[in-house]
Amino acid sequence: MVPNPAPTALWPAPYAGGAVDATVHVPGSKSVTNRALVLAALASEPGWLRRPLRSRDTLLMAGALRAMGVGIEETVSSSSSVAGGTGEAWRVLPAGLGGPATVDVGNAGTVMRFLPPVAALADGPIRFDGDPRSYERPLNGVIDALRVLGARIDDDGRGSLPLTVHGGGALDGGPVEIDASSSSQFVSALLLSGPRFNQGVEVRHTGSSLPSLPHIRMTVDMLRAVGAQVDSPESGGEPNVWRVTPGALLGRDLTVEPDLSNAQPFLAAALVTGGKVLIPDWPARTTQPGDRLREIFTEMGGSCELTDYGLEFTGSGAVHGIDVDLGDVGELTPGVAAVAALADSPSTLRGVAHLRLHETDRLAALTKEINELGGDVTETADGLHIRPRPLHGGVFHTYEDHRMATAGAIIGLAVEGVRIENVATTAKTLPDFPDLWTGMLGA
Ligand SMILES: O=C(O)C1=C[C@@H](OP(=O)(O)O)[C@@H](O)[C@H](O)C1
Ligand SMILES: C=C(OP(=O)(O)O)C(=O)O
Repeated sequence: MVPNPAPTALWPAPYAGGAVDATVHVPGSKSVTNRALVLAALASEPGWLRRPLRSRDTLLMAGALRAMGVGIEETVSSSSSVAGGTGEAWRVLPAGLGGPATVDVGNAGTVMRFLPPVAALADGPIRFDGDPRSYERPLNGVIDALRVLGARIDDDGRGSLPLTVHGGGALDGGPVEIDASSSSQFVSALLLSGPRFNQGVEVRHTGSSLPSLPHIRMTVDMLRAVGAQVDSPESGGEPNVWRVTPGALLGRDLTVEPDLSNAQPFLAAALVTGGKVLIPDWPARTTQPGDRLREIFTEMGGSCELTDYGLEFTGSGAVHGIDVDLGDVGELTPGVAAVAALADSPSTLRGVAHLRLHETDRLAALTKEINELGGDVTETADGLHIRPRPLHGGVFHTYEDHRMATAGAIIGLAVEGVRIENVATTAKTLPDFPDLWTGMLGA
């Protein structure tokens, strides 16, 4: 079990009082770590993950794979002669997948969506359960598709958790149509296990829109890196269609990139205080949506320089509003909204209706919490209008959403007396957040 940390006392968000100047080492990417774990578990030989993210979502993923029979050995290396350098490394030893087993998904979208297809390949029943919020998050695209591809699944008919996948040791696979407008993770889930389906998989998205395309590109890139053959719209294929050929996957030695979405609050700190923050190891090329921050936060008033060492982001002292479609990079919305609430002009954030079904209803939560501090935010059909007003201190509720906690911390840098309820919820993807934040401020 990887517990959802119990709410703690109110955390006084540090007020900056001046320009920050810091180097922040951001831990590994959640999205890369959890894809790498799944691909390594499905490979035909052992593999390594170096600098994996150790957080609630990734420990839930590792625990679930172990429950199905996969070996995951956690090692810490102090020798820089080891490839990938010093730090933590996980060795993944694939094995025949089997049940009975129970998987706790917590509130991790990656675990609840990526693992039912893996369970369909296991021999025996795999039961999936999670936090109360996980029952409300959409899973119908994965459940319906797996049934079309040959899986037997018992659920309560609502298209969500809890459920049991009765794995038969193999899955036919083949073509399937899904509506992934509520989550790109439906597509990623089917592609990740696709090489192990007897006929591979052809996923055709039929919905009106598709969020988080960079995350689907991440899936395709990582599949190719372990030897899978994938046709995608970007590689000249049909729009909205992905094809994965059946075949064995290689065990690789992968060093996980820093989580660029978790770098967001630190870059925001440079922006809102007119300071400077350096994030070492920012990749020169990446599919992570957080890379869009270079452009978004530059438009909002900062400037950045990407060097061999990392990304240096500098605030100018001015923070501007922005009109931006965040559909591709929805997980950046809470942090952009927090900065927008401190800007010198209004903002419109668009293309993120699906955030209503994330960790919490993020559009409602951001509106309520910023307005409780004196802000002027309204929800639109697909996003937020934010008209900056002088804010005052108060309690910022997080709704068990890690990105609400970090959004509140950004506001707290510029507004005295902000207290974050349950900052421990950042453990979902960044357990070190409070320490990294106070460290950045030199406290
Ligand atoms: O595949 C992934 O790793 C993710 C995809 C996105 O999900 P949605 O498409 O459901 O927004 C993103 O918001 C989430 O944080 C991580
Ligand atoms: C939406 C998010 O997470 P999940 O993987 O649970 O969907 C997120 O991290 O912002």
